[in-house]
Amino acid sequence: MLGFQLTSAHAPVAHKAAPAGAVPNGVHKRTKVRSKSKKRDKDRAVKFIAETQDAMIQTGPTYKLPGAEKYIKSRMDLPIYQARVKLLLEISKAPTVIVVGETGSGKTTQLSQYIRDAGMDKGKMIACTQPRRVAAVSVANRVALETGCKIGSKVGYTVRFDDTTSRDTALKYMTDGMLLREAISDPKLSRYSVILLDEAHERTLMTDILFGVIKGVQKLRPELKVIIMSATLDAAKFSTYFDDCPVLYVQGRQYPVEILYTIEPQQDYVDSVFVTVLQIHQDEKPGDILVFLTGQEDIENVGALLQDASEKLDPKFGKLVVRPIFAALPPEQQMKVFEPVPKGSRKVVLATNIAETSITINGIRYVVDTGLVKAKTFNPNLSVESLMAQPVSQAQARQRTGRAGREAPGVCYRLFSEDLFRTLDSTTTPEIVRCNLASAVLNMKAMGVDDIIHFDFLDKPTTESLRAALMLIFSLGALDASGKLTTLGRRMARFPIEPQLAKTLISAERLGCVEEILTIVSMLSAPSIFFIPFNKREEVDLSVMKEFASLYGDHLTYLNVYKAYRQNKGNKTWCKDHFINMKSMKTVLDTRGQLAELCRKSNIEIRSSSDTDNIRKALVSGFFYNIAVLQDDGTYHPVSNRTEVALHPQSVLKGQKPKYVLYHELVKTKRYYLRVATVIEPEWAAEAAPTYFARTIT
Ligand SMILES: Nc1ncnc2c1ncn2[C@@H]1O[C@H](COP(=O)(O)OP(=O)(O)OP(=O)(O)O)[C@@H](O)[C@H]1O
Repeated sequence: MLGFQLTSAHAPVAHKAAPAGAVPNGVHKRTKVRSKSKKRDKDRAVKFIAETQDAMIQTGPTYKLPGAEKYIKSRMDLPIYQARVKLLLEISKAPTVIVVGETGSGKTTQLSQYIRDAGMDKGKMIACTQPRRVAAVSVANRVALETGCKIGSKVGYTVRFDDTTSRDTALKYMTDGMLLREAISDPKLSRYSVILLDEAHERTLMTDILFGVIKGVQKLRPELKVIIMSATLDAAKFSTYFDDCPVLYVQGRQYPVEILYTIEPQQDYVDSVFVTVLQIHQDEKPGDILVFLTGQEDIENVGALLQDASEKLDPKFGKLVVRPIFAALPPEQQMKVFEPVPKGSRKVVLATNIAETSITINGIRYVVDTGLVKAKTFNPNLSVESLMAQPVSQAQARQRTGRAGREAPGVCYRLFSEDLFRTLDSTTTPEIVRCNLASAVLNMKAMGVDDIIHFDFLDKPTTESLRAALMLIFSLGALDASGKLTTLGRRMARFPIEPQLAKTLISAERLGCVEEILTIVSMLSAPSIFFIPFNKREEVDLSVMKEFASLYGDHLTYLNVYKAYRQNKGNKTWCKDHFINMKSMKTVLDTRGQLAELCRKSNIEIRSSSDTDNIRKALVSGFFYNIAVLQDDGTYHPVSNRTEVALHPQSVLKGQKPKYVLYHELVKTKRYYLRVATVIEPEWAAEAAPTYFARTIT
């Protein structure tokens, strides 16, 4: 059989190497912590750790656990190991420190262990936050292995709707959002002695709010240690914000990563990815490939192309095994990227920026970076969120490069030119200045932050977006006229879901339909319910229309899907035949169980009603902001603004075009779409929010 040939439509992608030192650290060095890793030192240190206790680091407790020994050597090979004593000394001297170290140097997995082994945890928990759940879970698993314990005992993780920690847990990896939620019930974060805020450069909304909240907690508890970590942050800016705290640099990376740029700009990045992956597969040494793309659609496209090409390849090259990872993929499927593939084949992980920071995927030697990311932006005036592809920042590109070189030397193929790299923003625009802040503002109010406008933000959000968030939660009844949290607002903040969903759930009690709303809310919170193979989109649409569609719209269609799933006891064949994603449904069941538990704790009576009016009225009580009216020209206008919008192509209402619809969200892709829509009566809106509609509908 002939080897795969690149056709003229698939011209080879030419790359050139970056000159040495092309990726500078870019930050001013204040405290240098040098690392060396010499075999002699290592052997001596292994002996030393096994037999004695370091005066600074009482390494005994974790290193001696059965199973932990086999990781001792690899842990000691990490650049951070040589720096540990100096780091701990500096940390012991200052309430807050910033640790900057190359990707893969060992910050996330090691520093929390050193702190614990040195007894600096003082019997309380150590938290290490991550912006993404996949990172929190995978890093906790790794640290559990290194310390020879089961996940959930000494080491655990807490992410939304999944908490593996126990009374024994001393090292807790968690998403930034979960630590923020804990601050609502425990404003002094009194269970923790040390908090590590990892990947601070990502500037997620939750991490940014944590910065201010934790600064506030340190005023009440000066003994609380805070460590800000990243490979690529603007250290000077962070240091100034944290009262001129010291910046510690861990030098060195374990393995080199060669960076290659394309000579020419690439017109079609999907094609360039396809060609580059095949070039690597046919020309380079064994090793898995990690590709950064913008979203599910790209990933499915490239995945299908590569699968197809793999079938046609000369068998001497071995198969390509494609593993996707993106946010809407259920967590268990995301975790498949970490699994090994059959011997002789090569794994190609197709990822969004979800795999950009913190994680180590075994076997990755090559990174292919399109230089693009889909980023959310929120327009507070239109209340519309858009998700558009845009160039990454230099910091993001470096993080992507850093996913290689973790277990062996690597190569990063940047599908853009070096000149273009130089024009990229050096850091990522913080989410707080481009996102919907409603949930964050409600949480901050629940934490007792009354004056949101004057909160100590690292970067201040715009006044319009703060005002829009405050207006929304005020209209929902969560704030009183003086801006204080009401009893309803306090109840809403107990639920880790958007304020509109929380209000819907609480209103459902009065309407006797909490069972149904619990289901709908859980379905809306889960990643895509339908597993839609690339070439079967139309077929799925038809099957959904026929079997589950409700005349009232998408929310009630979701309810029908859930009921049918339960009736069929989640049967595998039934799910497959109906394109239902089993893993997503499992997530729905878990989420539903946890929300039901929170309802019980909040004394919300869980009753069932078959009255679809009541279910839709409950939705209106939370989503009256999201109502759109059909216009004579066949388009819709949301009542909160006059933008021209359309029902989403996947809505069951798209052929029906009812006069008034409520929608879950307004998204902008190629145009403005109403996603997840339901038919409503206009008088319900006026009943649910008389003040708002007295002003809005004229
Ligand atoms: N799951 C894993 N399997 C194999 N090796 C791992 C795993 N997790 C971590 N490592 C090893 O530990 C090293 C340090 O990882 P760690 O996440 O602590 O680094 P880091 O400095 O926090 O990196 P980053 O800035 O990229 O988050 C990796 O480079 C890798 O060699």
